[in-house]
Amino acid sequence: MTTSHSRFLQHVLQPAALAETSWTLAHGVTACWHDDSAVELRPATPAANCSYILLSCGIHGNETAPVEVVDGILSDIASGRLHLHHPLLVLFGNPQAMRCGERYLDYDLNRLFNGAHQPHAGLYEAERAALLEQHASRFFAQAGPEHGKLHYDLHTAIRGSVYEKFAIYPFLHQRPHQRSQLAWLKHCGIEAVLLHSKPANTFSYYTSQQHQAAAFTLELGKARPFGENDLSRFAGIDQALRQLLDNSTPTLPDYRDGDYPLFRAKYDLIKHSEAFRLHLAASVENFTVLPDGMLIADDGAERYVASGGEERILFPNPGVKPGLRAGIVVEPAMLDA
Ligand SMILES: O=C(O)CCC(=O)N[C@@H](CCC(=O)O)C(=O)O
Ligand SMILES: [Zn+2]
Repeated sequence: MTTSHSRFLQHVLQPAALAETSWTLAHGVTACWHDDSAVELRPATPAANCSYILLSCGIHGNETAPVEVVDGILSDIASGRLHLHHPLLVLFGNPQAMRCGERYLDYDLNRLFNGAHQPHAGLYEAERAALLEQHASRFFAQAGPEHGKLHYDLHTAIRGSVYEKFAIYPFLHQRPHQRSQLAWLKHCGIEAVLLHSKPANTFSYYTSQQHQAAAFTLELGKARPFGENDLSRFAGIDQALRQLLDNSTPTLPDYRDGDYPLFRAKYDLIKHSEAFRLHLAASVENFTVLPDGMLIADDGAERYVASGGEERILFPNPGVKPGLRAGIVVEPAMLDA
């Protein structure tokens, strides 16, 4: 299946000198390229209680479907088919990796936020993380206390998944989980949510922690190259984002326990060395249950063994760089009271 890219995505993939970096779209929406992969759109008259909405995609360059979804939204705002009511910042995370169809060039970008880029200065993704943090900071600094701050970081996963579409709620420290956001995720077609239990160097943790945004990583299906995505499988997120942007989201009842399953991150499988061995076949899907006593992975003397029979595996990947997470063991969870 092929899709045509709008002038926004064309510019990201093949940047050319722009006659002007700011211009006016349909309905008086103003658009501004902050750089070749960051575009900010503002309605002519944002509502007093508008939300500042950050959409990021292409943080991993081979996860192309969300890039095409966001590009379609930008295109329809530009033509006037979609009426924008909120300030919107779109960040195309890793344009070089998008051009190569790779997850990253030098280092996984989604391990370099929250200042973690500093020791890696000089690497392409370290420069990107620093820049993306700056864009997010400038955008959210414009929001007043009366405004919402939302960040949806759109991804697709390497493996298939028991729950095709799921979300990751960054660790909130003392802040409560928002049932209204969990309800909106259900409206997007999200089938399960992982509640992180510790800080991370991901983009969604950064905006959640540094800017108190309602921030999520959304895993929306399987990663495929440009031209191979079946965008009908992304209709749920597409429609929900469009409703969010044009203020037509129906009233949604708050998330109730049991609406969909929640999981808590129990521990990470860390690849300490090249001796790391994962004892799961490549066909094992995300959220597969791990039988009690099963050897999940080992790394020299360290052995990761499943316990209890209710644990599940998420993002198993022995190919990560040493020192990084090679999978997450999760377990069923309930929301805090
Ligand atoms: O499929 C995989 O193994 C990775 C998919 C992916 O990119 N997931 C994100 C999750 C980020 C988070 O924990 O919030 C990542 O690994 O960066
Ligand atoms: Zn990703």
